[in-house]
Amino acid sequence: MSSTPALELRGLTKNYGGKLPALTDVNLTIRPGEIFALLGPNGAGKTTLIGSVCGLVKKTSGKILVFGHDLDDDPVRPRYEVGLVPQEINFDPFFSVSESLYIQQGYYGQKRDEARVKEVLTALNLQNKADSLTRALSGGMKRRLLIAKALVHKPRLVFLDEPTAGVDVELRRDLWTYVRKLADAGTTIVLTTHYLEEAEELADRVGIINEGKLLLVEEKKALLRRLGEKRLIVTFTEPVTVPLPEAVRKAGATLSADGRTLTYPEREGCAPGGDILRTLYTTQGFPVGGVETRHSRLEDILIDILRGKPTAAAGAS
Ligand SMILES: Nc1ncnc2c1ncn2[C@@H]1O[C@H](COP(=O)(O)OP(=O)(O)OP(=O)(O)O)[C@@H](O)[C@H]1O
Repeated sequence: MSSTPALELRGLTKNYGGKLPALTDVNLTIRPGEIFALLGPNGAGKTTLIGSVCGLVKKTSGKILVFGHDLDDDPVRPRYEVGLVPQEINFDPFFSVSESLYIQQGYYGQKRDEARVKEVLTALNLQNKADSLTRALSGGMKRRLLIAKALVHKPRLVFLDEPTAGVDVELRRDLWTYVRKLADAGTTIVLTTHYLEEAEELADRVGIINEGKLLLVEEKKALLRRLGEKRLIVTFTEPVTVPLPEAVRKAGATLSADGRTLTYPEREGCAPGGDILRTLYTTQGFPVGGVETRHSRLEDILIDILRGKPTAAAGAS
């Protein structure tokens, strides 16, 4: 596989004219073949970033390179390599499913390719709907058609902007399987989602954006290892009324207000949870009833970062 980045953003800035720019000096390199999840709250700038690459938003300044081609030199051809599954469903209701895909092929400078349309419809389980009008599709089918439209011209870089918003659990799982298949076949995927389980499931790397600034870019596994926390939760059979043993308190454990639960965040370099438990078992007044460990998830990490908790960040790149 080529080592040319699928996408490079250098100092990308977009100002719609509001108080804050929608994007400020975003530098980001997307590797070919990876699944990259771009995460951030509403209004963070995700759709603006995607729109700038796809030609829907006119950037204010900075450079965008698609597979090494600068969009300032040629704003059209490099974009033939890009597919977009937009957030909002937008079909002409008077075309059939297959007609809408032929139109899409033409839009990307390709000849009508019936075999490809059939292939994409089959992959997305829409083969029986080829002649139906798009307005007659169910919500889930419309979502699948959006993906078919984005893929029919065989793009090498695909943006999925909230691809599973409003779809049921089963379809969501099907779409995840399909996205993984696409990535395995070499397609580069940039995904935005508010559904963090989706990013946790699919992404190789994660970028976190807020108020138009890219705060962090990191391998998902490394991020979960670095900032993820293992928490030991100890429940007591009756409320604890004595103070915590000093060693336990100093290690960072806290007792709930009702005295029934102790929480210990087990971070790297801190006392192992086993030591804390042993102390509790051997100290009077701590009737341990149950013990469980919980691992923090991408969701917890994102919330911490957005709240400005220090991350010793790997930095944005
Ligand atoms: N066409 C526009 N004109 C003016 N301001 C806009 C326009 N589109 C977006 N914005 C503003 O730019 C900022 C970034 O919006 P954007 O849609 O890129 O965020 P987002 O991260 O995709 O949000 P969401 O998760 O809600 O889709 C917001 O403050 C938004 O109000």
